[in-house]
Amino acid sequence: MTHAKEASTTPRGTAISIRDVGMEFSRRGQSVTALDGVSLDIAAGTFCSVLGPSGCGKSTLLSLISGLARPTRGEVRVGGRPLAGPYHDVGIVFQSDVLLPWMTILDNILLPARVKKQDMGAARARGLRLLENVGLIDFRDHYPSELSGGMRQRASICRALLTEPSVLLMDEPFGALDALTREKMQLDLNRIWAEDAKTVMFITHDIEEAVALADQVIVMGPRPGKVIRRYEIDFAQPRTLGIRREPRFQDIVDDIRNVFHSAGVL
Ligand SMILES: Nc1ncnc2c1ncn2[C@@H]1O[C@H](COP(=O)(O)OP(=O)(O)OP(=O)(O)O)[C@@H](O)[C@H]1O
Repeated sequence: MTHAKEASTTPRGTAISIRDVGMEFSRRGQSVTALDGVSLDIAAGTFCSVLGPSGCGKSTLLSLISGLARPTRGEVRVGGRPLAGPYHDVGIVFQSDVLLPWMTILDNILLPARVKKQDMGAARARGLRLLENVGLIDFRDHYPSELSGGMRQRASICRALLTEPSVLLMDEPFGALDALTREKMQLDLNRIWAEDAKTVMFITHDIEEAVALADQVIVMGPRPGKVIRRYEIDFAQPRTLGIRREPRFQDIVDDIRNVFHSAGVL
């Protein structure tokens, strides 16, 4: 069985499909091509990491999948339908937590349900379950300023998952965390994801993190961003710390590093 290959097929139903997407921004008479002919598929319930140099359009790609922005060319489909705008069935986690400082952790987590006018009893039960799951149950009545960066990011993940979205978009969620906290968060995220397999798109600059978590790694080249390599990572899910010690894990990491080197990124 191959463990890393340039894959050409998607084995399961496709949750996110991007076809020949281009994105151009115009500002003060100047135009910037952020994405140029990006195509990729993410199978339902799988975890996709996206790696690429700064400015190659990773966040732009994520905003297109969220429906918050429209591509200047090409098509983005989520759940089989072409996106025409923002939709509810998605959770988003950014690098800095966007918790409201005047609300307790639990109230912050319940916010999406309140906004969507959902049954607050059921939402509260789910919120408490999520907090329990990430070890924050004893902090439910604390305010964000009373928590560490890692704890706040954990709370942000709970908030993104509260309404049970089928798609979770994560833009460098662990980028601001120290190395140890980051490793713990990776394991936590992998465990939470494995419990009810959302379709995840996870942006990171960290090659090892990308490989450790994902079923598929997309490598983008320098701006204008396009996909320059795709890997299927078939280590069993959920992942353990041990896979990083496996030679074939390092082989994949080295291969990606070489791809960046050839593209002039490293
Ligand atoms: N709203 C905007 N208006 C004008 N240009 C933009 C806008 N958003 C992004 N860009 C440009 O598009 C390009 C891609 O930006 P983007 O933030 O998607 O890259 P990125 O890969 O996420 O970068 P990083 O890794 O540094 O976060 C950059 O040149 C950026 O300046």
